[in-house]
Amino acid sequence: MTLLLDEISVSVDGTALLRDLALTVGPRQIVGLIGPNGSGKTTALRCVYRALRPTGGVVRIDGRDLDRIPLRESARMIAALTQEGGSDLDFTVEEVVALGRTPHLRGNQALSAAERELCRRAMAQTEVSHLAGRGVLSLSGGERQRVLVARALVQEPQVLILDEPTNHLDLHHQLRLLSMLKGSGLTVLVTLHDLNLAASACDRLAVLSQGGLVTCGPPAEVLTEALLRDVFGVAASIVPHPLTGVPQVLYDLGSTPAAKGNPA
Ligand SMILES: Nc1ncnc2c1ncn2[C@@H]1O[C@H](COP(=O)(O)OP(=O)(O)OP(=O)(O)O)[C@@H](O)[C@H]1O
Repeated sequence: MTLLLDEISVSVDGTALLRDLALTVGPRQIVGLIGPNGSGKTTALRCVYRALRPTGGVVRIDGRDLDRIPLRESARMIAALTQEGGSDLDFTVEEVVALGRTPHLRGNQALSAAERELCRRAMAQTEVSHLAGRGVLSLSGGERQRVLVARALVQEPQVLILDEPTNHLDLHHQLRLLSMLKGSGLTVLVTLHDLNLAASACDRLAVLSQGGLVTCGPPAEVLTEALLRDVFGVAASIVPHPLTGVPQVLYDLGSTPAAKGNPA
């Protein structure tokens, strides 16, 4: 499935949060949205998972205007792991994961045996099986995040939207999640702050700054010392990973300007 952000813009009260963002994520591709805080990454994702309607441009799924696709149908195609995801209700882990099947069910229809098996597999994949009977409100941040990943997986989407999915995850689970995404065969649009993970996981990186697209391309072309300096205000060295050749960013705290007022 191809996801196209066709020159989308978002304005709120006359302020442009996103300007003419054009981005394509092809079938089985992972595109990483990177950029400083407030650059518009979440705003762009919200337009895709329909929490926000762009004020200009169109989001297309396989050429179809997302706005014209019935909500129930788009909910079967697109799963989102959001920053505001989760519930304030103390459902069990098992129940939260099962909620991922909602767009596929009619009324109060119970899950089939195959769907229950799907839930079990997703919980095993995200290593939360041992938490199945626990209330989600009692979980740690990382455990809760993994439950929400399992919920997104049981939705069996073709497009997966993830907003900083590695938040709260320890290193093992960060790498496990990103390698699972790489092998998923899904169309994936993901925001990440960790540029080294983004370079390792993504086919292309799209860099946002102040609501506009700065550049988009393979990590080796996008991640340059000039870009880190100009967009992120960071002095860093880029070196190829010794095994994979993927660009990796090495930071030097001494070369990065300290915030005004900090004793430098
Ligand atoms: N409803 C709103 N009204 C006004 N401003 C908003 C609204 N929603 C978002 N913004 C602003 O739009 C800008 C982009 O926000 P967004 O959440 O998309 O940034 P982001 O790139 O995801 O940032 P972060 O890396 O901090 O998560 C921010 O300056 C934010 O304060």
